[in-house]
Amino acid sequence: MDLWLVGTSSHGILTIWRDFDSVGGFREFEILDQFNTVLLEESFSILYHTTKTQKTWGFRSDSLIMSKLMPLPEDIPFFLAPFLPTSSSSLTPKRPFTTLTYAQSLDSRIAASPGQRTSISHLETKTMTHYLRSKHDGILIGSGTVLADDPGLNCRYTENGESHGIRPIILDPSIKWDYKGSKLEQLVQKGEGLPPWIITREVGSDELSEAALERQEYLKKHGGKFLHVISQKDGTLKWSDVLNKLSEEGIRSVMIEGGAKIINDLLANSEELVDSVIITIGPVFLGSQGVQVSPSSEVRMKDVAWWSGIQDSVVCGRLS
Ligand SMILES: NC(=O)C1=CN([C@@H]2O[C@H](COP(=O)(O)OP(=O)(O)OC[C@H]3O[C@@H](n4cnc5c(N)ncnc54)[C@H](O)[C@@H]3O)[C@@H](O)[C@H]2O)C=CC1
Ligand SMILES: Nc1nc(O)c(N)c(N[C@@H]2O[C@H](COP(=O)(O)O)[C@@H](O)[C@H]2O)n1
Repeated sequence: MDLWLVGTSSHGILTIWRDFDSVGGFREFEILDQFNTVLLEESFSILYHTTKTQKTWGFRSDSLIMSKLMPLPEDIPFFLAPFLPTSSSSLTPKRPFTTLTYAQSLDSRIAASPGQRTSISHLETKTMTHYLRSKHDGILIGSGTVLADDPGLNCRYTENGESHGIRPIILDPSIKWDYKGSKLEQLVQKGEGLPPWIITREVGSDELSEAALERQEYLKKHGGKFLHVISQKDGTLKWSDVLNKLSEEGIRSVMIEGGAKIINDLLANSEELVDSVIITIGPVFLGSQGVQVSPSSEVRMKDVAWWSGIQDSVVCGRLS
């Protein structure tokens, strides 16, 4: 068992610490993650146990803590408006309106190391991300991200008390990710998220592992859906095919959040598939071990606009 100490600072920042010794005493701590939260009282501490096999940190489902958002800065909707889908732009028959959006460090890293969920955005820009989610039909990530982050992928931004259901879409050609026991499943069970769609290669069931078939069955039984796309010779899926499939399924706008492989591919070979790019930049250097966003060749943005907030800056643009 790993032992966890969870505490809050006076700024409403929830910090998760791990005790290296795992026998109590909390002699040495390592900050694992920080979340902006206003849900918790200022001074408290709880011990939390989790098994070593559970790769990500977590809370039991009955005490799942989601960070509460802060009020959206008043100028954000105006700033983002030119880069958001509109009712007329979202009905391109071949593909949805596509927004590429992620948070990066000053040295262009999106995680501190491969497979590590890393908080870069301030609560203010996290709130902006949920506002963005409220403007899209779907949110797409790769298998690397879902395995590393165990994300929620829901929309916690509400407008006039109305919540928005965004469809989580995971590009996972070999069905490596297990919905069972995930944070996403917990949110769906609580009525706070939609069951995910998984984009896979079109293969016969004899080509899938036993474990993959089980995961497929479980998700189908629990409201999820599998979208099959014919792969190229090298086994990868063409982005135009992926987006086309989403359009056929009624997704009129999608925000693609990452991870690095997906972002780098889309930046380098956008084939006019990306409508807007919205990048949050946090004032941190994550270092050379970090997961890097750097496309294989030069990419310039046009129609660029910048916004700066309490801690982060946001750059929006289109790909030239
Ligand atoms: N700071 C941020 O905003 C974000 C950070 N991240 C971080 O990024 C890291 C994960 O990045 P990566 O390892 O690069 O994983 P990834 O999320 O880009 O997934 C890569 C996987 O997606 C599938 N895939 C991608 N393109 C494909 C294609 N064209 N055809 C078929 N399959 C395809 C493959 O299974 C591939 O192995 C994590 O550490 C995560 O925390 C992820 C999203 C946002
Ligand atoms: N906007 C933003 N800021 C960060 O600092 C991040 N690490 C990410 N990561 C992305 O958000 C997903 C997690 O979403 P939930 O809060 O769990 O719904 C994660 O999977 C990345 O795609 N984004």
